[in-house]
Formats: sequence, structure tokens, C-alpha cells
Amino acid sequence: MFKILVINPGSTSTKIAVYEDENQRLKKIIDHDVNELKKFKTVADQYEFRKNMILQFLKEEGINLYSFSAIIGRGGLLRPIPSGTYEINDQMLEELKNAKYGEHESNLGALIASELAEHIGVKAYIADPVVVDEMEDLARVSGYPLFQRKSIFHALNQKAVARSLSEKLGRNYYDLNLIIVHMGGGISIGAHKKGRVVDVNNALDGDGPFTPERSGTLPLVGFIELCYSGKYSEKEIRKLIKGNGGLIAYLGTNDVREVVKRIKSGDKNAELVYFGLIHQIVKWIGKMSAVLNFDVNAIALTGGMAYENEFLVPQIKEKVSFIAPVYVFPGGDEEKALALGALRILKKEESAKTY
Ligand SMILES: Nc1ncnc2c1ncn2[C@@H]1O[C@H](COP(=O)(O)OP(=O)(O)OP(=O)(O)O)[C@@H](O)[C@H]1O
Ligand SMILES: CCCC(=O)O
Repeated sequence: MFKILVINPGSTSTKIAVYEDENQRLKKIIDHDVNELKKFKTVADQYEFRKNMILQFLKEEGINLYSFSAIIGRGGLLRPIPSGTYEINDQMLEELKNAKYGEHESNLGALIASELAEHIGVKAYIADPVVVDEMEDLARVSGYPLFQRKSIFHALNQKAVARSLSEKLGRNYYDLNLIIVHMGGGISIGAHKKGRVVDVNNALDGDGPFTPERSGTLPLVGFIELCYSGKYSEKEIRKLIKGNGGLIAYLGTNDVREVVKRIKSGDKNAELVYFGLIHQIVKWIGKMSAVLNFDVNAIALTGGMAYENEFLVPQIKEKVSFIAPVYVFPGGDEEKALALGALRILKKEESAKTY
């Protein structure tokens, strides 16, 4: 039996899971308050804070760190790479520490997994990081030759949900056209064409619907004027897109449960903003169905927001069910996807890829 520790740092939470072979023995979701994370200047600064929470969790559960056969973390902003499980190596760690390709909470997954694994003398891995790139060249064209559209999305959960959905449909992932809608701290909406994510919004860099804490695509001219207004530093403007945008900017919270509570108590502004968010998600599902020539076998809703059954799931279903049947995988199962990725390597069913 192989015992695997899974570490999944997201923008609003840290998820930890313990697997014995393919069986989940424990899982904990630690939600981080916006103000708690505001104390840290960079994502890398959160390293000790998040690592200590993981160690504290293991201590509380009476789990010996030395009992693990491998540790796998969610990672990270690297160069564009094919889907798969990668052994963490020095080059990867160096790039993640220095945020060579940018800052993202999942950079911490590889860093923490590596330190803990080294401490106990086992291997550390990442699987399907956010930079998995299967995009068609056509989708890379942006509209100005200086810029290229990039594939940065919730590859791990999108791939895992796409496989689970295909299984549910009794079909092979490589024979289907699917739209996978991940709605978490970030939102990514991917067109999966016969097993390849041929188009997807760049969930990090101001592309797509707005989210609990990101702005998504903004009106460009207004944005240029803001950049040159002299009122904001570059850092503040970046934060406005990622971290302080979306629901936080409009309503002061990134917690969808709180927003739903406000709407139910009659807050019309909360209702307008939240229904506006749902409207944008629906538009992006429409775009991706066009990418798939309106030949879509199924649509999946996933990520933490897919638990929201009062407004979000029913409204999306009502508006897009005519395109294809809608299935809901609330929360997704990134931890299981990571554990299985490590298990395939431990069982020698697959070799780990080298970064
Ligand atoms: N039961 C629930 N009902 C409604 N909303 C929920 C529920 N659980 C989580 N959410 C919302 O989902 C969002 C967080 O989703 P998730 O946990 O997938 O994000 P994350 O892992 O931090 O970031 P990302 O998914 O971008 O990596 C938050 O806005 C949270 O309020
Ligand atoms: C880019 C995918 C991950 C995120 O939105 O945080």
C-alpha cells in the first residue's frame, strides 16, 4: 500500500489530503480570509504560513510525516508543458522560487511538497500544472502581433473532471467534445476537443469572466486611461486584476456564500453584481461552444462555486442546457487527480516526466 500526501494551495484556500492507494483517508480545506493573506507581499512570502498549516493538520490528525511514500503538490507557473506527472527538480524549484513565469499560489505546492519529501527521503511530484498547453495555433492569435493568447488554466481539475464526465457518459474522453467550466477563486472555461484543450481563457491574466477576486476581461480603453492616470502604481493595477478584482472589488468579499446570503436578505447591488458574473460565465460557455462548432457532447460545472445551487447552477443550466446536457462536479477533485497521478508513478504504471 502506498500512502500519499496531497498539497493543493489555491487562491482562497489550502486543500490537504491523505490517500492510501486510490482511497482518500482524510481531507481538509482551510479557507483563507482575504485580510489574512493581505499581510503577505508576495505569494512566496506565504510559504511558511501555508507549510505550518499543513504540518499542524498532520499533527492534529496524529499522522507521522515519515509514513508517506510520496508527496505531490499542485504546481505552478512554469513554461508551457504537456499534460502529465512531473518529478520536481532543481530547475523547477528555482523557477518557482523566483516566480520566473509569474506568481501563483500553486507555485507553493511544488515548493512545500519538495521540502517535506526531501526531509523524509521520498520523491516529490506535481501533475497537470496550470501551464498545460494544448491550444490550437488559431486560438493563440490575439488581435495584435505583440501579444499571444496563452493557455493558463485549472488544467488539473479540468482534465480530472473531463475524464470523470466521460466515464459517466460511458464514452472515451478522446471521442468527445466537452466544455469544462471551473469556477473557483479563478474561473477557466475550456473547450476540450477529443481530449485536447484547444481553447481556454487565460484564467490568471485578465481574460474571461470576472471571478470572486479577479477582474476578468476589462474594457481596454478605460483600462489604458487608468494605467496612465498616475493614480495607481503598476503593482496596484496588477492587484486590481488579480487579488482585489471581481466580487471583492464590487462587494468586499470573495465568499460566494456571503454574497448569496446578502441577496437573500434583499441586497439589490449584490444581486446585480452576482447575476452579472453568472451572465459572463454563460457568455464564455457560448464562446467555447462556437469553438467546438456547436457540436458539444456535455458541459461540466466544477470548482468551489459549483456548490452554489441557489442561483448560479440553476441559472447556468437554464441558459446553456440547449447546447448540451449540464453535469455538476462541485468542488472538483484536484486532490484525487494529484493522488492518482503520484500513484501511477509509484505503481510503475507510468514514468514521471522530466521538466
Ligand atoms: N458551499 C459553497 N457554496 C457556495 N460557494 C462556495 C461553496 N464552497 C466554496 N464556495 C466558493 O467557491 C470559491 C472558491 O472556490 P475554490 O475552493 O475552488 O477556489 P480555490 O481553490 O481557492 O481557487 P482556484 O479554484 O482558482 O484554484 C469561493 O468564492 C467560495 O466562496
Ligand atoms: C490559472 C488557474 C489557476 C487559478 O485561477 O488560480
